[in-house]
Amino acid sequence: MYLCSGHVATALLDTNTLNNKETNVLALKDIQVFNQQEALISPFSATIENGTILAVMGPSGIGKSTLLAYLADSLPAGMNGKGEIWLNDKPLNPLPAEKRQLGLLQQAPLLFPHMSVEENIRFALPSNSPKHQRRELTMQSLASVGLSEHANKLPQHLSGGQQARLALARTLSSQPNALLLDEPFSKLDQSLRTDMRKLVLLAVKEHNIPAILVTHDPEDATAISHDTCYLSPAP
Ligand SMILES: Nc1ncnc2c1ncn2[C@@H]1O[C@H](COP(=O)(O)OP(=O)(O)OP(=O)(O)O)[C@@H](O)[C@H]1O
Repeated sequence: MYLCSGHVATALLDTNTLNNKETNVLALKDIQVFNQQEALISPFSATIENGTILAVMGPSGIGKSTLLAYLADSLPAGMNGKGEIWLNDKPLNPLPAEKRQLGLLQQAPLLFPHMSVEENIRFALPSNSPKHQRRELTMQSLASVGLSEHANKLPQHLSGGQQARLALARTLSSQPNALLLDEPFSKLDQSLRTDMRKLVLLAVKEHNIPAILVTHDPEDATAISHDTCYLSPAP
């Protein structure tokens, strides 16, 4: 079994840790993912504390996106996963995607093209957020990513960098328990990439949630992650 190195993994994964009600972590134990035929990665375990980012790296096709989909309970048909997923003191495995509430942000921002920037955010707010606060929450969210002036535009009228920021804001608006970031910077040029890294790190700290960042770029890992897991292929 592979254990991530570094301080994020120090409080690791014995039964006491997993059952400790004071522990604020996303804990992964013996996680493995499979395609239709075979295991893709060797089992690995990691803990990610609130407000910190674990970078996950590995060769193309090893199963990084599949890993995030397994955690979010959104695996494509025929793909599979196993291993324990704990959030604080709660096992997530029995819960469906909507109850896990893990914010999955993918490489190509998934935005509703027919909705304005503001509506894209508003739509993502939790259904129980009070009606009278919805506009304020939406505008706060847009301000946090510098998009206040673009509230009425359609996403297609935003630049690539602005679309990436909107997608981040939308994911955060759903008040996720953790962030799962699948190469969110890969389509951005160097200066936009630097800005987005800062925004992601700030968001993770402000929302005080754990995050997993799948990336090919070692600079992403060194710039904002607190630990790095290198996935290895299943033997
Ligand atoms: N929807 C799908 N249907 C069938 N097989 C899939 C599907 N998605 C991924 N796979 C297979 O699962 C394996 C892992 O794919 P995955 O996208 O998770 O790798 P990755 O490490 O994220 O790759 P990359 O770094 O290139 O994005 C690959 O062999 C791929 O062919």
